[in-house]
Amino acid sequence: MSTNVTLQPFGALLVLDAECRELQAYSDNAFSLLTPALNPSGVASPACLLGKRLSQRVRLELNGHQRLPGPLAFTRHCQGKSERFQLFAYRHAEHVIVEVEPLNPLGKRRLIGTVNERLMRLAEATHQEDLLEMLVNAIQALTGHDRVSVCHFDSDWHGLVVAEAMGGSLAPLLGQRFPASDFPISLRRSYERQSVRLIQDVEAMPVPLKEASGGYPSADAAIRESLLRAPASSRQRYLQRMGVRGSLSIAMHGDTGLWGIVVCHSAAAHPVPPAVRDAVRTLVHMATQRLLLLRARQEARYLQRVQDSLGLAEAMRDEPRGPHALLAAQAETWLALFRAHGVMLWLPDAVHSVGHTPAVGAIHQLVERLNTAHPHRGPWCTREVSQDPLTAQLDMPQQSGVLAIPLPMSRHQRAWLMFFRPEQTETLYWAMQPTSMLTPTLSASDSRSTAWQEEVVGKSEAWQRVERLAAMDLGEDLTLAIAAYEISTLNQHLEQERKALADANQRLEQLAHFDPLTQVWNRYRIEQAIAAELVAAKRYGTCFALLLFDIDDFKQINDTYGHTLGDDVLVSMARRIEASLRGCDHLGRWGGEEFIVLATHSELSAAVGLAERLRELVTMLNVDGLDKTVTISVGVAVWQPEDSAKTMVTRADSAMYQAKHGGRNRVEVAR
Ligand SMILES: Nc1nc2c(ncn2[C@@H]2O[C@H](COP(=O)(O)OP(=O)(O)OP(=O)(O)O)[C@@H](O)[C@H]2O)c(=O)[nH]1
Repeated sequence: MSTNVTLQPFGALLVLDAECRELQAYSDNAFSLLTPALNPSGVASPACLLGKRLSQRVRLELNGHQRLPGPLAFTRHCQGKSERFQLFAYRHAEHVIVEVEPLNPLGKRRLIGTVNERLMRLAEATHQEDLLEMLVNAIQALTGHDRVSVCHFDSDWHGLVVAEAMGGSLAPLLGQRFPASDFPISLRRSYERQSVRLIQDVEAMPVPLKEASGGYPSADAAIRESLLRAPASSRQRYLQRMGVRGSLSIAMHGDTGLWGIVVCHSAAAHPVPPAVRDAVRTLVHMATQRLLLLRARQEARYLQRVQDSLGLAEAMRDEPRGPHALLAAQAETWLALFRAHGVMLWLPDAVHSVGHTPAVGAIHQLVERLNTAHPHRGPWCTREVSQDPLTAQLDMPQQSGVLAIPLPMSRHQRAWLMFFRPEQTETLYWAMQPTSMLTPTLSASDSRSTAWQEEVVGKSEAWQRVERLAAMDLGEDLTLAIAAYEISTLNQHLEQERKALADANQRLEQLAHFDPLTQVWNRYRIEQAIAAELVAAKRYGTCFALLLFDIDDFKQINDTYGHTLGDDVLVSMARRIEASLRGCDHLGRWGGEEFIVLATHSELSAAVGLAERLRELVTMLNVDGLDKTVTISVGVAVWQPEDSAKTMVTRADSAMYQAKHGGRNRVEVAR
């Protein structure tokens, strides 16, 4: 009894039980291919189709394994002729699937040599374009298909033909696109299970799968991975529509999924011997590895360039620059690296931008929306500002693409680095009509006369994964740089404040202890000194004296020469007296034109001597604009054990008044 499953006729397929003892189903051509002499209606066992020894070997080699380690070759002798076959077996659920293909006499040794040479060349390729070019040429030389193309998928699963080798009558496809609908998910999944799909002849009559006596209910699933499965009728029609009869395709698996497919097409039926097919698979596998390596290197170089562009981690520590200066210095490099026409640094308290950027109002709105809708640390981007829900309502003329990177400034605040790209109108050539196309135009004059042409507007160039990664790196460095700058600014402020505080303290000290006019000690300070001296005198009996003096007829000086000159007299006198004192004696202004000299370690005679010396000194004062002699009257009080500051000053004051009454310009000693 036949199942609904059909197979391609270029080989035979057997379905065995898990023990490989029982034949459950077989392709209708299995008997004619393997045992032309045997009547299929006879006993149906693996041994009668494969021979006892071979079926035993399959059973032994598959024992405990999912699939055979490699194909088994064997020879069949029939009616005086001998024919070579290749067998491959693998498990599926409770069954074992055996695929048998005839081996044509192609010199395997020559093939290995050719393949090795091509492999070496692929391994040396340094550019993606060269690599793919070598790959399609190598495959075309091996299989002889009319057209060998590499179709690369974009992020929307549209395919673009990026390399091609032509050898026959089919039309070239290089540069054309295939819509994502041509690669439905089921098709992509099947490439994940089985990376090679061979259709030797689309027109070939498919061979039915027949149930053996035991019956076999789940044939569909079992042959899903089989090389021999017949193409679905939709696939058949698709290939026919492209004028293709023979097809071989091999998946190129990238690190994040299907990178692309190598597609070999021929206008006529095109058998591909198993050895050639395996060689092609090896070449594609090798080229894919090389491709990934080249791309990884390219991405690493790009990331390094972005890192270098900032390179400020170190520089920053020596000479931190503010966000504005940073952007001004780096913008040109960044715009080139990110192929953008505007860059903006949005900080909570300022916005810095270079190039074509939206108005600040629109950016504030965008930042607000991003902060709500995009709380993660990763970058956010769009290449279609007018269509993206976050930007559609914002006034952002000149922009089609935005890449925004959050910069964590603190736990609750983020800054944003944003790059802007303009619209990039692009003409896409579709090999098949894409379902997304709104206004297809069939361009008859074009050499790709069968291609559908689509004008893409309103979109910017796409933001590549590596660009988004690089932007993240940049964002991290920038966050560091801004933080370093803020810290250095804060330190500067702190230093300035510390200095201002020290100055203020010094001023305060000056005000608290010094007379602002004469710069000698003020009354408060001299009182402190007298008090300290009294303590010392009481404790150690060290004698000291107070000399209280007052300028004679000072009112007259003021009245005659004016207050300013009066001030000059006070200042000159104070300086002169202070300069003449011992280091341990102190001069202070007691009030108005009265001064006190605190003479430490002084007995009466020394104190009187000092008073006389000062009195004389004052008479020698020369003050500009004053044409009379300045004199002072001095009252001297020498410490007595019962003295307080008050009594000493009072006594000195009395003595001074005595001197005034005695005719001025004299020294009197207090009793
Ligand atoms: N220019 C100036 N004058 C001052 C200052 N402090 C006090 N005076 C003046 O000093 C004068 C003191 O005058 P009086 O107390 O009458 O004493 P006198 O004129 O010096 O006379 P005798 O002390 O009796 O010799 C007053 O006119 C005050 O205004 C000051 O800082 N600058």
